[in-house]
Amino acid sequence: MEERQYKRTSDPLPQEAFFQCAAIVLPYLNPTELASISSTCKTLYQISTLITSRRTSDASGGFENLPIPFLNPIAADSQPYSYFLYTPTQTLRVGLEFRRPWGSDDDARPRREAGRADPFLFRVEGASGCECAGGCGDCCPCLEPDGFLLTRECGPGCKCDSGCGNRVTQGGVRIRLKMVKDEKKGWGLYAAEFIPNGKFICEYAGELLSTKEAKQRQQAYDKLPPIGCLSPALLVVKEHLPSGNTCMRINIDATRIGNITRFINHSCDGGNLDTVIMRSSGALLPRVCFFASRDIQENEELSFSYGDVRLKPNGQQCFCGSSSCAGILPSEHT
Ligand SMILES: C[S@@+](CC[C@H](N)C(=O)[O-])C[C@H]1O[C@@H](n2cnc3c(N)ncnc32)[C@H](O)[C@@H]1O
Repeated sequence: MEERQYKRTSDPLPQEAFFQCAAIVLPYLNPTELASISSTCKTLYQISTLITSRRTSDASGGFENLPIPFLNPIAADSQPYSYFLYTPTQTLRVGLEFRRPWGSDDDARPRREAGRADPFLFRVEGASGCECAGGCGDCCPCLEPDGFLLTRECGPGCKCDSGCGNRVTQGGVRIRLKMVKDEKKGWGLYAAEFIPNGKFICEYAGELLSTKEAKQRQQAYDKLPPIGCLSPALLVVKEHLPSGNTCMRINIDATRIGNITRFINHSCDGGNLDTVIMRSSGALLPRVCFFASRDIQENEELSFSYGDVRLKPNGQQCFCGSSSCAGILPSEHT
């Protein structure tokens, strides 16, 4: 028995086993690591190339209903942006060293088949929503439009199920989108089909932070070089009372874990998206969702206003190209 064990460990690894191990390990690497390992031998180069092409074909890595490809008209051989982990829903703080494979041959299909993750992080125990039988119609008490926009949906406290028509923001991306790289703004999210006014685009998913943590992170992000590996995507949404005082603040950081909305660039004219604070019956926390604020043509870039430039006058240069461009990007500094 001892002799057989000795023989096994001293055997050279067959090439097949090496190939299999590399295919398991390499999807955990970021583009810089992948590029450096791919230069060491032909086999690793081939596996890295395959992983990169799978990543390029779907920025969501199989977490959304439809693939969202990376297209780079500037450099055809460039790497997709993969310095973040994909989450289709809100999540709590993640550790710095948290890694997940992306680009292996079997990650996308099982994720789609596994179904949609629960969009609600916390529920209100005992909360009751609607009791509509046979689907929610116009009389559903959860429907509470704020002008043209819906700001309330059915939720975990309701009797209706996930097929209810008053849960449009809970099923993930249902329109064709793509990621396109711009020389000055970096990656951006684009419509890959016509999107009518009012259509739900996607939830802003990422780490939910306390205001103290958000301020600390924003200070750290402000020190990053404008063109570096990591592009910051910390969104702060505030709700105001009629008096103008802030009554609620949501901090969502999609820098290290987020979804495709982390790629939406800023436009000084407000862009073509509405940011909606969506509440659901029985859900403790609201979610931030994007809707088309007008008809959006195929190949048009999706954008919204990051905020008021007066908050931070020495921000990064803005290249939104709108007639009302203030010349600098807004950045939260309070
Ligand atoms: C939330 S990320 C958006 C995605 C980013 N373009 C990327 O490649 O990852 C925010 C960053 O995008 C860039 N950006 C967004 N809007 C821009 C604009 N109008 N002009 C210049 N850069 C912009 C800035 O570098 C900003 O820090």
